[in-house]
Amino acid sequence: MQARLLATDIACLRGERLLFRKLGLDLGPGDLLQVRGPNGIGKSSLLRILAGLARPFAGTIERGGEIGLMDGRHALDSDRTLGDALAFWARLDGCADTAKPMARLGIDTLADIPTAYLSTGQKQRAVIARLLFRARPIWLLDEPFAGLDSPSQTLLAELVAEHCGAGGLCVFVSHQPADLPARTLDLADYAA
Ligand SMILES: Nc1ncnc2c1ncn2[C@@H]1O[C@H](COP(=O)(O)OP(=O)(O)OP(=O)(O)O)[C@@H](O)[C@H]1O
Repeated sequence: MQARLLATDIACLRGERLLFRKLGLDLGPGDLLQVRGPNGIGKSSLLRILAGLARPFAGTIERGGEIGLMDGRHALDSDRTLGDALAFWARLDGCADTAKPMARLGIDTLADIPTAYLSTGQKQRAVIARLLFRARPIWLLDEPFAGLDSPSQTLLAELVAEHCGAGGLCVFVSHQPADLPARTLDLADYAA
């Protein structure tokens, strides 16, 4: 996996407000970056810009590799069972076998449960399982540890370490310290 994410002189405007400016990133295979900063500083906005879902007010982004985005929107069809909802994603992702990722996340026993009945942490684990459906070099994770119990947090940290060990890169937003050897970017340093 050859991951690359290059952001140059990024500025972010939300509504009428310039949130941050002159932000640069140069990440490659194995790089792991935690984005921190107070509520409302623009962390989620930065991830959406890096993902290509929002346009920067200024600056450029170059991406080498497909993006795996986890942004708190579960997008699990509430009319389906978890197994069916994940099978739908698997078809989109070209993943032939969902059993292994589901077992890794401990959600294989929940396949027959309607997604509407799942707990917050169970839904979160389903979203993480989807990250494993397809090798996507660039992981962008917004508060990925939120709502997870302690063993699931440990597992997620392992998955991120494996991803980076395999040549992927990961940018994650988290208020809490993560048990990962991540560099830190404090968005307050770029506040406009
Ligand atoms: N589409 C939008 N239009 C206008 N303003 C927006 C939009 N989306 C976000 N904002 C504003 O931009 C600011 C930054 O929001 P963002 O969600 O990026 O912050 P954050 O650092 O991730 O916050 P938190 O720690 O609370 O999750 C907030 O003031 C928010 O209200």
